[in-house]
Amino acid sequence: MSNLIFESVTKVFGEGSSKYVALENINFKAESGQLILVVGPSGSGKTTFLTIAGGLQTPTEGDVKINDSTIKSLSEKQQTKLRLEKIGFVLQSYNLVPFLTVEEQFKLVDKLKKQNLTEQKMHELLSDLGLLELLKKYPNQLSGGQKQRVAIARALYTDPDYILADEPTAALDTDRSMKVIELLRDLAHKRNKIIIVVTHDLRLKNTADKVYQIIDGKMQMIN
Ligand SMILES: Nc1ncnc2c1ncn2[C@@H]1O[C@H](COP(=O)(O)OP(=O)(O)OP(=O)(O)O)[C@@H](O)[C@H]1O
Repeated sequence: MSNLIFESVTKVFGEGSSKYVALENINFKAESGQLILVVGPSGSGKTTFLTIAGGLQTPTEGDVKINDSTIKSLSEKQQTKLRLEKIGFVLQSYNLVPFLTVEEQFKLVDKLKKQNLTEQKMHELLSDLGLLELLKKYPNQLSGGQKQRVAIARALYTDPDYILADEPTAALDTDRSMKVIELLRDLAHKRNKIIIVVTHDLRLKNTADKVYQIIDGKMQMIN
């Protein structure tokens, strides 16, 4: 059973007159098997929340715990290992390498990380995501929804416990958005992952196990 906990997390950028409180006293908890949505308007602090959850930024005050250990108490090396092995990021820009085929995108991850899915599990995942017939294609031959599914598959390739997704449906129409979010929900439920999706897309609200809202850096559970 994995968990991710924010305890009174505040994030401040800048100092003096340019001081900006991006997150204020955030308390949050996610557990395995949950799809959690974090909604809020542009500039409310969603990306800041996600990057702190993934250990890419540190809080100014408060603690973030992953499986009950405080991220900041880990060494630099342990933090890097945690990010590489336990966390999969899905970014809005897909981050696909343009000159590599879908299949080669995974091989690139192979070079960077050690612990990967078995071939059989990978085949299952690609089949679930409808990607088997796209393995030889390049990113510019894929639709937005297909690119998003490749980015999700790549994030899952190392079998992380946590998937952190930033606006994964931003470029998609309602139908495709629903498919991507249902897929993430299935992954959370069937593979027992913690999946956190930040979005301004309120169409997705009813699909999640829990919904939090951030407004002006303040977070509350709304569903
Ligand atoms: N490195 C930084 N330095 C200074 N201010 C920052 C920094 N990163 C974010 N901010 C500010 O913090 C606020 C929250 O930004 P954040 O990117 O988390 O919002 P968001 O909800 O993800 O917005 P969007 O939906 O537009 O991506 C914004 O006002 C932003 O300008």
